Amino acid sequence: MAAFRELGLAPWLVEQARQMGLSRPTAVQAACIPPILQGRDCLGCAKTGSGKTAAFVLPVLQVLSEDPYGIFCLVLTPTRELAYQIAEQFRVLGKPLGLKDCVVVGGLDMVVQALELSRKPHVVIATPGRLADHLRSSNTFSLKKLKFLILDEADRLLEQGCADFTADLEVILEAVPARRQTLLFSATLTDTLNELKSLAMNKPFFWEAHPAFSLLSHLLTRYLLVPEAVKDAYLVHLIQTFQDEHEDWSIIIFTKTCKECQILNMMLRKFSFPSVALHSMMKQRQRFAALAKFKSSIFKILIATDVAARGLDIPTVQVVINHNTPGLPKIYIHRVGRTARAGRNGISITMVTQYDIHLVHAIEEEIKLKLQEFSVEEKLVLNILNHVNVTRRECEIELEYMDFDEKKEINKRKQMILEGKDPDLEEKRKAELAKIKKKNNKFREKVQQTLQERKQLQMKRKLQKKIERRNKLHPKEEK
Ligand SMILES: Nc1ncnc2c1ncn2[C@@H]1O[C@H](COP(=O)(O)OP(=O)(O)OP(=O)(O)O)[C@@H](O)[C@H]1O
Repeated sequence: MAAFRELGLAPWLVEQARQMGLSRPTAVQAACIPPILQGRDCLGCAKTGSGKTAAFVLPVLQVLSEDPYGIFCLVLTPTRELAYQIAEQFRVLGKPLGLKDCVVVGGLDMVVQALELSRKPHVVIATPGRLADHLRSSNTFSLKKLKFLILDEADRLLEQGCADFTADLEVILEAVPARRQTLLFSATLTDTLNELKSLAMNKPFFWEAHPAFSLLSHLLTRYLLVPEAVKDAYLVHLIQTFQDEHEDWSIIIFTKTCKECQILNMMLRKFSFPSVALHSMMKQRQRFAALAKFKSSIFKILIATDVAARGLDIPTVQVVINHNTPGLPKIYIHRVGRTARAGRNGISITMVTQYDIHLVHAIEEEIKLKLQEFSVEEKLVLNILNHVNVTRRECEIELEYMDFDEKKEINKRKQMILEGKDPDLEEKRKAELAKIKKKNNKFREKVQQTLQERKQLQMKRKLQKKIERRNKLHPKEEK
């Protein structure tokens, strides 16, 4: 394969890449960098962990270095964590340029973001919802001179699901110039290919990894047939075994819902496993903190919903456990792709109940591979079954107590964000107001009390005087 410099990249960029440990281009980089440098739109479909990010970051930086201005490049991505990860690559590779970037994602202060945007950063990395909010509400920045529009995890951005980006994308596409270079990347592009082709205008270069290599060759894909009621005992057993057999280990467990994610995290902690949760019901700061703790190996287990299924690059992850069988093969591909990245080994174990067999068949058909059964010593699982189920029930009850308030609070926060308010600031303001109100009430009560006392005293005096007067008039009667 050609070296980076043979792809047309400048020596300073080749050196930056080398310092980051990228000495030879991966297939997707070798294929896509030259046409991007030639000014062509590009659709790149390559397996998870194959280096798609650098395939667009490197050529963008090269073109930017020739005529640097802001805002030069916009990268859209479906999740907030992914936005920060992409920004990090721009920052590291673009250091010699003095690159200015700006991350625009939900859950964080809009005013700070607006200020940063007005300073014309070279690159903006954003989730569509928050960027569209900025475009709707302010005119302090312009995307009209944009040279590159990049959609990372492009199929996810364009598909219509529970988090539908269509309306936000429309706003964004209105704000960017028609004459631009559009780059679209994902590990699973084919489903929405036609839509994607209409986005890329100037004869897009299309590159897809050979289908036979569409799933990582050094990834072991296993399944575990388990009845629903004993899933958690199997999970605890799997983690315990892994912990006992490996010194250096890290696992991502994917769950179907935020609630399941929360319960499993509480349960695993009761078994003293070092786990953290990541799901969309958490506050953004907690999400970042959880991910940072997992990345730095302080916590070895990340329990996450599909918010972490795409793009996250944590090279140390050796195992992915699917606590539920993904309903779509595409989701399976992204989830298991969190391990075995950049040539490393990894294993994925998917828990399958009797009701999920058809889902496994769909996955096998898509990845052109039969999942192998993962063997477990069932006696050992039986030994812990009762303990695990009781612990889980305890956690469910605990969560029921916490849940209502938490949900209410989150919904309130979401609403505030939609209204362009900062929930943390609002909370502070509310606390201050409550304090002042309490003080005022106390003062008012005191005033009332004093007035009452005075009134009583006046009445007493009046009465006293009345008695004295009567006594003077009828001294005998008094006797
Ligand atoms: N040329 C290269 N040589 C060695 N490592 C590389 C090279 N290019 C990228 N990598 C490394 O491979 C890992 C995966 O890269 P990246 O996150 O870009 O994958 P991806 O294709 O975007 O995956 P996903 O589809 O999961 O988002 C990163 O840790 C990155 O540093």
